[in-house]
Amino acid sequence: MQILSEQTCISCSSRSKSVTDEIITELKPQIPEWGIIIQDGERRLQRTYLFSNFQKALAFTQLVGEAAEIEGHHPSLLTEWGKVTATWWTHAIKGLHRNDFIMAAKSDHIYTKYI
Ligand SMILES: C[C@H](O)[C@H](O)[C@H]1CNC2=NC(N)=NC(=O)C2=N1
Repeated sequence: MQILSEQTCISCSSRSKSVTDEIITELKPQIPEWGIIIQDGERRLQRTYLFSNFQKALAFTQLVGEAAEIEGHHPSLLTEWGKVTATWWTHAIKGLHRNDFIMAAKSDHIYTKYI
């Protein structure tokens, strides 16, 4: 099995392919806490992470932001007291690409390892 959190994103354009339902079924077990939501008519991955205070939520936000800059793939991050809601999707295709699953897995890795 290829470990998603160890993979890197590829650059996307409007011609990039969305993940198929079959691929989603294959990848989803590696990011079990993530839901697939529909927002603005697009499929997106979303998870809320919990923390014991605002400072830890902010530190997590910063680390996920740094990972996003490294990969050139960027999330929506809503930082609140005790929680961060992360949403990943691919703007270029208005939906889900394999990159989003990779970044969701990297976000989970940051949460378990560094916070
Ligand atoms: C030019 C640059 O690579 C693109 O605009 C990138 C930046 N970050 C991105 N992030 C996300 N989530 N989706 C994109 O399509 C995207 N495109």
